[in-house]
Amino acid sequence: MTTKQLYNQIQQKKSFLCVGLDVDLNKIPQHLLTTEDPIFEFNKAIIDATHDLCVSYKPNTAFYEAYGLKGWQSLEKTINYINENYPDIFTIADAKRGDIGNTSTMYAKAFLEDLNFDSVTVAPYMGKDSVEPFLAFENKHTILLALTSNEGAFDFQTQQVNDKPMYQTVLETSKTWKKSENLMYVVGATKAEYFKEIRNIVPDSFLLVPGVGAQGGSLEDVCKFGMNKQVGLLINSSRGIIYASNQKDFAEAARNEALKLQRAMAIILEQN
Ligand SMILES: O=c1ccn([C@@H]2O[C@H](COP(=O)(O)O)[C@@H](O)[C@H]2O)c(=O)[nH]1
Repeated sequence: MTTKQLYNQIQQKKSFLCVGLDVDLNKIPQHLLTTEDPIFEFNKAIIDATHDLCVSYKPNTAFYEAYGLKGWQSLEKTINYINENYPDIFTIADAKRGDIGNTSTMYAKAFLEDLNFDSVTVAPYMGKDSVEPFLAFENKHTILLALTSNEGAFDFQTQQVNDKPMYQTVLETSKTWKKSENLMYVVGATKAEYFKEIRNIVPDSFLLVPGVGAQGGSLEDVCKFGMNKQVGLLINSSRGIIYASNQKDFAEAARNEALKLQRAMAIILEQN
């Protein structure tokens, strides 16, 4: 998917919401546990209930890898279900990969070719040759961790290296890499005060913004400094949407939470 197609979808749906599919078997409704594939049944119901309110789905692969082969099969069924039924939706494999070049090529193939996600999250720590193999895939996107939503972001990412915070070096240096037009960046909603500076460095890039909802980030604060002419934001909420209820009404409850965010986004889009 191109970023233009993503922007068209944002305009049509008046939404830049990304729903996180982080499925924990201890948190999903009991009645699903007797089905053959509880993770997929849960995802399918959430997707069917929210697809018109969001522009993106983001399964975090940890929640699938934790269940071994069955978990990986549930991930595969989930991405196939989205691609077959809602092909306009931008899909993100939140896998946070990155390794020496030939290994990164295999990671990229797994997520962008075999599973056919539109994008994958990648850690920048190993540098250019660890990221460029992901960037080589046509019409696919590499979402580089820039400034993450967690407290540990202050351990390295904001530390001064050569007179500037390391996350700024990540943004600036990554722009010089081959096929850097396929880059997007992760910036946490809990770091709203940094968005102005980040937009000075990457004015046109899409930013994936986790941390609204369960982590307490503010949609309004992020949008104030983070939006660009093409909106340029994908705001993720996972637990705040998918675990709104653990009863039979879970999909309806998830829809209601997604609707609250979509309505707030529609107002912000009208004002900009
Ligand atoms: O900086 C980051 C990068 C990734 N994440 C991931 O996003 C979701 C957030 O889930 P919530 O339940 O809405 O808090 C989850 O998959 C994280 O691993 C992040 O939170 N921060």
